[in-house]
Parts: sequence; C-alpha cells; structure tokens
Amino acid sequence: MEKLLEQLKGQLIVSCQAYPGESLYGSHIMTAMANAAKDGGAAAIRANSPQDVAAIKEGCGLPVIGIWKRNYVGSDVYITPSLSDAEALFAVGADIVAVDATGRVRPNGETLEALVSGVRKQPGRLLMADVSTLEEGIAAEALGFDLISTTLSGYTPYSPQSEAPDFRLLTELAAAVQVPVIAEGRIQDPEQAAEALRAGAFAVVVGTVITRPHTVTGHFVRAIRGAESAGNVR
Ligand SMILES: CC(=O)N[C@H](C=O)[C@@H](O)[C@H](O)[C@H](O)COP(=O)(O)O
Repeated sequence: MEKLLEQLKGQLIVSCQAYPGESLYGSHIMTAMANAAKDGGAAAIRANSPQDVAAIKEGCGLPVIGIWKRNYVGSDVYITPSLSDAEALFAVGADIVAVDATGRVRPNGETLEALVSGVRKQPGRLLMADVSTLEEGIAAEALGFDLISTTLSGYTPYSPQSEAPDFRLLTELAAAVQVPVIAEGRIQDPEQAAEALRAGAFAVVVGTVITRPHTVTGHFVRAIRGAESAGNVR
C-alpha cells in the first residue's frame, strides 16, 4: 500500500475512459491508450469498468485506479455507487478503487459508511474519495478513505461550476486533511498540472485533453468556426 502511494507521489495519472457509441469504445483501445500514456511517462491509469480495468492490468502493467460508472434509478451517484461495484473492481485487480464520496443518496439505501466498512473487510485495499467540496473531503478522511480527489467539483449542483480546474478546493483540501489529495478535473495543459502540484496535490489525474480526442477536436472546430464567423479568416 505504502509502496504504491510512494510510486504515485508527484506523478501524472492518465484517465483512459470511453463510452458505448464512441469511436474509441472498447477495452483493447483503452489498453492501447494506457500503453501510450505509459510510453509518455504516466505512473498510473484511471479506468472505468471491470472489463477495462482487467484489460489494462494485463496489457499495460501500470497501477490502475478503477471506477465503475453506473446509473441506478433514484440516485445521482454514478461513480462506483455501491459496495458490490467496488468489489467487482478489486476482484479484477484494481490497485485503488475510487468512489463517489458525496453525501448524496446512494442506490438501494446503502450508505457511504457501509461501503467503506465493506471494503475494509479485506486488508490492504486502497480507497479513493471523489468529492466536490471541502466538507465532503473532510468527511471522507474521517470515514477512513486513503486518498481524496477533486474529481466531482463542478459536477454536483452545489459545487462551483467552472471551466477551469478547482484549485481553490485543491488548496483547501490539502491544508485540511492528512491523506494525499489528488487534483482531477478539467486540467487542460502541462502548466496547470504543474500548478496543481505546487498547490498541494499529491498527484494529478488528466483525462479528456489526453485521451478523448473527439472532445478536444470539438474544441478546435468550435474555435475555428468562431473565427470564421467573426470574419477573421482569409
Ligand atoms: C466528473 C466525472 O465523471 N469525471 C470522470 C471521472 O472519472 C471522468 O469523466 C473524467 O474524465 C476524469 O475525472 C478526468 O477529468 P478530465 O477529463 O476533466 O481531465
């Protein structure tokens, strides 16, 4: 456990996720993405679903932070909502499992406390709390999470909605908790990743700008169309 955290300290973790219907969907493609990230110097991969975690563990070899995005009726929690989802990720070899650690209602009346104590029945497991506010991060540390990530800032209705990374939350969390704090969410370029470390992040997770080329392509296309309609194109 300690050794893995030491390996991640000050490093880049690349999130490799694609969804059904997208051109890059498929565990073999996500494994290729993970290997490309490894070639570039990434220290770990964040991946979605037991299939992708298993494939990346086997085909890439870097440590994997597993999540399982699932929609349940009656709950807005979608990142590893239940204990059984977390168990499925550990079962295929996830080194760390990240779960939504907001205070929102979870599926089937399960509580976050119950999820954490269920995971703790087996020793040596690392749990990451994806949070959207300082209060959620402090509560997550009290519940015994091993790491806290700013993942959900901007994605709960009550957290600041911004196109930029939430450096304020990162700084406040880093000052308030003892466990490692991960900077994640909307980091756009290498300078922002470096800034996150200076602001107190233990490690940095970057996804979209590296592994979702269709989204990044869309940003370029919209900017070009904007220039065109403003009459700046020769
Ligand atoms: C809010 C949510 O569901 N975040 C997800 C969590 O795994 C992913 O969709 C993000 O890509 C990931 O957090 C990395 O962030 P970014 O792609 O912005 O670098």
